[in-house]
Amino acid sequence: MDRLHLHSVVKSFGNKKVLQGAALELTKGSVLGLFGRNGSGKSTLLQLLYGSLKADNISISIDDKKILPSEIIPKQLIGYCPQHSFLPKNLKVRDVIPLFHPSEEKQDMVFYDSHIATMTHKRVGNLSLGELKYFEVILLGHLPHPFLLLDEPFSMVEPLHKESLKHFLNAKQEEKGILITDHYYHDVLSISNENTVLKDGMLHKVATTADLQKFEYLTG
Ligand SMILES: Nc1ncnc2c1ncn2[C@@H]1O[C@H](COP(=O)(O)OP(=O)(O)OP(=O)(O)O)[C@@H](O)[C@H]1O
Repeated sequence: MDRLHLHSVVKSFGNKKVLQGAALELTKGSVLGLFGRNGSGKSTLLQLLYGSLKADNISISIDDKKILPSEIIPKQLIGYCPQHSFLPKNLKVRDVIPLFHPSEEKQDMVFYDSHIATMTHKRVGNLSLGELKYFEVILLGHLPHPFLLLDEPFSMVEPLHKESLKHFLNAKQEEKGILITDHYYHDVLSISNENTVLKDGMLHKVATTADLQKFEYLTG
């Protein structure tokens, strides 16, 4: 599965129109940076695409085959790392890994990641916010989904671990299409090869920081 096409995304909360026909393409081998101001609808868009939130209207196809949002999770088409933690707080890191990865080979890849190896004895609830985010991204990144959505993967992650995450995502893009949204825009731009900005409910392709200024995400 190489190419995901999302279009005609419409979503309102009450009278507030958040998405008004947004469209994007996510392709294997690429990292797509998604930008937009606070409240512009980025997290909403990811939840609609993942199928955990119901859209007013949405059209998804993978390799030109139409997909229903309700098929995304059961068919394991998309991995999604939400903004807020989703792991059970009372379990130790070493006990969470096998829940996500039945194969010993994959378990070892996560377990022996140099940063995760130092936290395997800790309970999830006792991890720092940066440790937790790092663990979640590596844990989900090793799953076999052909597409991966990351909502603020760099949030609270210290610079050394952030560089490791970027190397990891660069390597993973060979086998996946990866979408990243994060206000650490320098970090996103350093690994993305395509970028888009969400403004007034629509997505607009951007290439440079000047474009991000044009769409009023950055000041000029
Ligand atoms: N369940 C909900 N009920 C009502 N309004 C909601 C709900 N979820 C989101 N919204 C509203 O939709 C808008 C978009 O929210 P969203 O979280 O998608 O923005 P965002 O671009 O991810 O913002 P940020 O950069 O701050 O994370 C906001 O105005 C938010 O208040």
